[in-house]
Amino acid sequence: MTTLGTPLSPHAYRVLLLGSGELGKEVAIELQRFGVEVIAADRYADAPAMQVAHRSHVLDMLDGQAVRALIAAERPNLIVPEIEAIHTQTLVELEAEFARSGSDTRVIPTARAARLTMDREGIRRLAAETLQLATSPYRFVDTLEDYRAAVAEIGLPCVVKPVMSSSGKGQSLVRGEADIDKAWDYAQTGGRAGAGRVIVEGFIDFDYEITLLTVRHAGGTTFCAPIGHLQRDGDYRESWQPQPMSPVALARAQDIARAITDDLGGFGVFGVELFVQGDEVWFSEVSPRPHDTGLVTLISQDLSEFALHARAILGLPIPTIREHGPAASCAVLAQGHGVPVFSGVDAALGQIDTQLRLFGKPRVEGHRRVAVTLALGGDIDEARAKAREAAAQLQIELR
Ligand SMILES: Nc1ncnc2c1ncn2[C@@H]1O[C@H](COP(=O)(O)OP(=O)(O)OP(=O)(O)O)[C@@H](O)[C@H]1O
Ligand SMILES: NCC(=O)N[C@@H]1O[C@H](COP(=O)([O-])[O-])[C@@H](O)[C@H]1O
Ligand SMILES: [Mg+2]
Repeated sequence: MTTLGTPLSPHAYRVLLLGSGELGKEVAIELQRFGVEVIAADRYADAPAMQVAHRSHVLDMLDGQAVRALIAAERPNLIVPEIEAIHTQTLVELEAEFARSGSDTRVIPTARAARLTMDREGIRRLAAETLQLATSPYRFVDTLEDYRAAVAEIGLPCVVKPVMSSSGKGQSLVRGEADIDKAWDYAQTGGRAGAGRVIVEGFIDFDYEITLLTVRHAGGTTFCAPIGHLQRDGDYRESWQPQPMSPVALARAQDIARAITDDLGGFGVFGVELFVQGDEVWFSEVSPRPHDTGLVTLISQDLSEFALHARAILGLPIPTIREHGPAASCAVLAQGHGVPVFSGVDAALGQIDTQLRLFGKPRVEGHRRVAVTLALGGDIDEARAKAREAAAQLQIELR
């Protein structure tokens, strides 16, 4: 049974978010609605979730000692990873210490899930080698020489990614010989945690790709309708729900999602990324937390993936999820240097069944996702067109 207290009192139920981006901001808002005391942490000040939390901390989350000191100081009931780039070995050690000392503090969904998914190698070997799920062919390499050999073995085209990265950072599609060494250099400089190990993946020529949001909660496992999405440079640009699928492909997708999330365990939302060609389904990767392509659920469902995450991690029931019909999201990226200032917001919201989230990210250096538009439509094409149109109405000046 879940007992919830009053924030900022000795009876507070405290949740520590490790990572405070746009996804954590929506989770924080949902937790606030249950009177949870929300503590937001990230590597920089004024991150989106910090702006809706009770308090915040700025630290290097890849520094194990810093993560340990923060958790000792805050003594949260739940530790909720929001990004991959965390010193997850420290979470594994802390989880064992909590169990030994009888503390009820938990890592969401589990410290092992956070550790395995922070690094592409952990989750890929679990999925392909232990659980025998279909994946692209792959090699892990540490040197340029081994990398060239791996590309030769896997064949072209192939996809090259740092083992620790997300949102396409450091990722390249290698089409021809001329791309090979460039992709290595980009993987060494573009990841979230500096140079290091790289995965070379065979290219899957899928018909479409989906995120299957899978919720592990006190009452069992619930799947959301599949979310289709469009990626550019390894980063999501548009998502829509429901993605039409053959019954066989959907059943296979759910089987894969259940196998991987049962193994990872714990409570919460998982974003299971899958490639589909006809009735064939390949596992790509999984986020043990809400997924960026799942932003569409802010408009498509009565309980968004963020509301579902809040309920699941608090041990609350999820008797059903109501769907509002064809829906889409369109990511808004800013390019340049400075503080974003938005105009055209009124035009963006002029159509019926259209919504907008401005994330409040304090600065842009290079390019950064700063907002998302959301729309409902008579069908998927109409919903996508409305979301794209709303995004096109927004003008972003960087001051
Ligand atoms: N082996 C592959 N074959 C075909 N396409 C691929 C392959 N690997 C990645 N992609 C494409 O690149 C996209 C991003 O890849 P991936 O999800 O591994 O990167 P990521 O950096 O973890 O992204 P995110 O953090 O946004 O999920 C995929 O959604 C897919 O469109
Ligand atoms: N694909 C993962 C993803 O979308 N993660 C989301 O982006 C934030 C980082 O954004 P930033 O790079 O702009 O700081 C993360 O904190 C999370 O909310
Ligand atoms: Mg991905």
